[in-house]
Amino acid sequence: MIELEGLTKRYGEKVAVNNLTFTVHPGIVTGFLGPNGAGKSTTMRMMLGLDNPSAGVVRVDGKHYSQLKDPLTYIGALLDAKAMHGGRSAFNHLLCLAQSNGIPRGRVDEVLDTVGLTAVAKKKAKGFSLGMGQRLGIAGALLGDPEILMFDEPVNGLDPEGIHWIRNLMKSLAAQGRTVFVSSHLMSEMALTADHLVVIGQGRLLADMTMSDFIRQNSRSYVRLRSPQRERLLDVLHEAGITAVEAGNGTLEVDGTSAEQLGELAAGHQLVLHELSPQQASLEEAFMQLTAESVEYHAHSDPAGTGAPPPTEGWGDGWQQRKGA
Ligand SMILES: Nc1ncnc2c1ncn2[C@@H]1O[C@H](COP(=O)(O)OP(=O)(O)OP(=O)(O)O)[C@@H](O)[C@H]1O
Repeated sequence: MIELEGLTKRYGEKVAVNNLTFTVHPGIVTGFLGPNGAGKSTTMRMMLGLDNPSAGVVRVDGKHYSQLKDPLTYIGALLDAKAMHGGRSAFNHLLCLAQSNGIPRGRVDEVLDTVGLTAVAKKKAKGFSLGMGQRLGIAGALLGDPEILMFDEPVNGLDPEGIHWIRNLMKSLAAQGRTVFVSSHLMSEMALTADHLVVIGQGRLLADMTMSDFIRQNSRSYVRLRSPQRERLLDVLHEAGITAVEAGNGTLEVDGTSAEQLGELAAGHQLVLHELSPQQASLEEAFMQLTAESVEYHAHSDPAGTGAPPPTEGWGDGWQQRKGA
């Protein structure tokens, strides 16, 4: 497992990582989320001993990274797919890593095959597309057959087949009992991959919980109802002390009562329902709800520079400032 205790990183006045304490457990995929500049990459770099903490500690299997003998056999990481010698072939890049970590040469062919780069193994990495570079970085992470794997934005640049492949790869690594820690801005992808989430904002821990608890705690869930006998349904709900909100197109939304209870209530009054569907917010909605306060970088939503007022809510402060308000 990976343990962080009071991990802090300051760059001058800027506190990039602020007193983070959490544990990444084996056997599951843990997603690491946060808005731009939240401190995810800085945290991952400290986990790998690439940056020194200003305070606090990180332990990988109970040890500091620098105390690990042949570290690639303990923890494999993809941090930056471009961080490789472009003049080397994929095979030679992996061979150098293997030789400096006591890993047998045969393992290079194995991981090239796993990531689907065997056919281009002799080609120079500088000619690789972003997606091929990601695959090569993932091959490097897998090289030492480590129990702990860490991926920073692994699906960046991958095509749909590649995204599907990495999702299954991470799940299967976790199913083998390994510790898998992955950051991504693609919420829909994270929702399909991660079992547990660690969320940070402005360097601080905002959440450390299961995916389902995270969505439940940070979003509204409700039941949507539609009936050709809408007025009678409203009366029945009212009599039962249940508040329904009209949601347009003849649909009603009910908070705090399960679909089962509503279905039985309707059946008990012989009411026809055309829809009875529990609605749960997406991970993206829950993430935006939780991190709204800690988003540092807001886009201006007036790219044409027309000065037109914002059409919807949710603008940052920038528009008002530009208007001189
Ligand atoms: N070497 C550095 N010197 C000064 N400030 C830095 C340095 N590295 C990171 N920072 C600052 O620390 C903060 C956290 O950056 P970091 O790259 O860790 O965030 P992140 O969550 O990975 O962001 P993103 O999602 O955009 O990749 C940012 O404000 C960044 O500008």
